[in-house]
Amino acid sequence: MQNSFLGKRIKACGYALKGAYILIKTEPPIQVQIVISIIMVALGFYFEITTAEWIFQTFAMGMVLSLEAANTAIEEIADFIHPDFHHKIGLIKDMAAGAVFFAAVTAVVVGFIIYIPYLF
Ligand SMILES: Nc1ncnc2c1ncn2[C@@H]1O[C@H](COP(=O)(O)OP(=O)(O)OP(=O)(O)O)[C@@H](O)[C@H]1O
Repeated sequence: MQNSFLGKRIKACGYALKGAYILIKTEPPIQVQIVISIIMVALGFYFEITTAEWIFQTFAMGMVLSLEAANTAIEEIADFIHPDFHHKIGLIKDMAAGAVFFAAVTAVVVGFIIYIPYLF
């Protein structure tokens, strides 16, 4: 079982859960995203948004959280392979942050499209 296909997949899920736990416990940007996600879920229940709107909102929240996590991992790799200042490390970190920015802007647009009709 330990080295079977299923055993390896279960182990991989364990490592992924450990990673998610570390991110939630130690990374302020992830904590902020989780608080925002909780607020968005509460708003979804408050305004009784449709199933389709729940799907888009859930995707938007998942996308931002996932990219924030990947950005954190990239920052960790960058600091590990080159702890000193280097313009290439700065460029790599800025690009990774840019990926989060794209996702965040998309999520904000999705949020406006969903909630503006409920507000006005
Ligand atoms: N080693 C480095 N060499 C060059 N520029 C760096 C270096 N480390 C950070 N920077 C610059 O500073 C910015 C912030 O980097 P930092 O690692 O502090 O990330 P952060 O956005 O503050 O994330 P966090 O708060 O999660 O640590 C980078 O986007 C980059 O422009």
